[in-house]
Amino acid sequence: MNTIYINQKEILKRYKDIDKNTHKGIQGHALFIGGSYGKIGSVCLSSKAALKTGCGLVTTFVPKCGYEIVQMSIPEVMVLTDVQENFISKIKVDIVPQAIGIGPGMGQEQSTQKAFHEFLKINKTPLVIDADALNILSQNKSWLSLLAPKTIITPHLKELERLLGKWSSEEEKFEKTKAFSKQYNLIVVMKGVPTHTIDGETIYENTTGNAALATAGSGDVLTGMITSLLAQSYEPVNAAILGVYLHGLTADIALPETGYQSFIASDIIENIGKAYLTLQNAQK
Ligand SMILES: NC(=O)C1=CN([C@@H]2O[C@H](COP(=O)(O)OP(=O)(O)OC[C@H]3O[C@@H](n4cnc5c(N)ncnc54)[C@H](O)[C@@H]3O)[C@@H](O)[C@H]2O)[C@@H](O)CC1
Ligand SMILES: Nc1ncnc2c1ncn2[C@@H]1O[C@H](COP(=O)(O)OP(=O)(O)O)[C@@H](O)[C@H]1O
Ligand SMILES: [Mg+2]
Repeated sequence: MNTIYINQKEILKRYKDIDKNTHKGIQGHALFIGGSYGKIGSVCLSSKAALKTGCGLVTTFVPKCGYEIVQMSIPEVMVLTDVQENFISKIKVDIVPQAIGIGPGMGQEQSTQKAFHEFLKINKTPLVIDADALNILSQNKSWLSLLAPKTIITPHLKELERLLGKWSSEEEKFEKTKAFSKQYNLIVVMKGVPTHTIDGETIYENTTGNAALATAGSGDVLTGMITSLLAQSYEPVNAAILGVYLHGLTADIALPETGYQSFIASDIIENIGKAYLTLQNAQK
């Protein structure tokens, strides 16, 4: 098996320092599409994580019920709303983002499924697909052929099983995922312990993170981080690898202060700065 272990040395080959003359207009604009009644928090976590990972602008598209929630919880984020109150029914945006993250908290209403299908037919922007958007794809596998090459998908093991069907050994899980990645030319972030990013025959095994990450919203934050890096012009595979590495590193940094149990998804976001500083100090 062609496995590359993603440690600090491998990350430093891929990490790019920020240009001191940059401005928010060229630092990348990320768009998030997701949320539904009772699950607006997920897309708030993705959006805030994206800003803290360094993209210049974030816009979030939510059903109407999410408008005040997003505006009040993250004033830095711009908000667009669907015509429906409680779920997404038609994805219409008048901005030009460099990357889109779709799925957290989105639900699987029939009209949300239709909206997602229409979106996939016309979308040309680099994409990260997570959570309910993956569940919708699992129910409509013919839509997978609409995905552009190197689209990133971020399933946890249950979501992966919904996409691929059951496996009977670890080896079969990897074989099926590699075949899937090759068939549709996708980058699969197979979230687990540890997380593996699969790009065709190549498997990147992450080396950061711990059980503190087993907490609600921790995947929503990862989607925000990877989408942010994609918006900042990282190649899709590097956005996935670096996002997963930094996400895990936040938990390693925070653990001595929070312990495993009290760490929550917002603590990942709080520690992204320290994770970046670790890389910058290692470069010196
Ligand atoms: N604050 C919020 O608004 C939150 C919203 N969320 C959203 O809630 C929706 C449902 O997401 P869920 O992931 O909870 O629902 P799923 O139904 O996809 O996953 C839950 C099921 O998968 C299993 N599972 C999860 N991770 C697994 C792993 N690594 N290995 C094996 N089995 C595993 C669980 O035991 C459970 O049976 C998504 O749209 C998600 O984005 C969650 O992210 C939690 C926080
Ligand atoms: N025991 C663990 N050790 C390391 N990482 C973990 C552990 N449990 C969960 N994670 C990580 O936390 C994230 C969970 O994602 P996900 O299940 O999508 O959460 P949610 O949908 O609640 O946001 C993944 O990145 C996964 O790799
Ligand atoms: Mg998730």
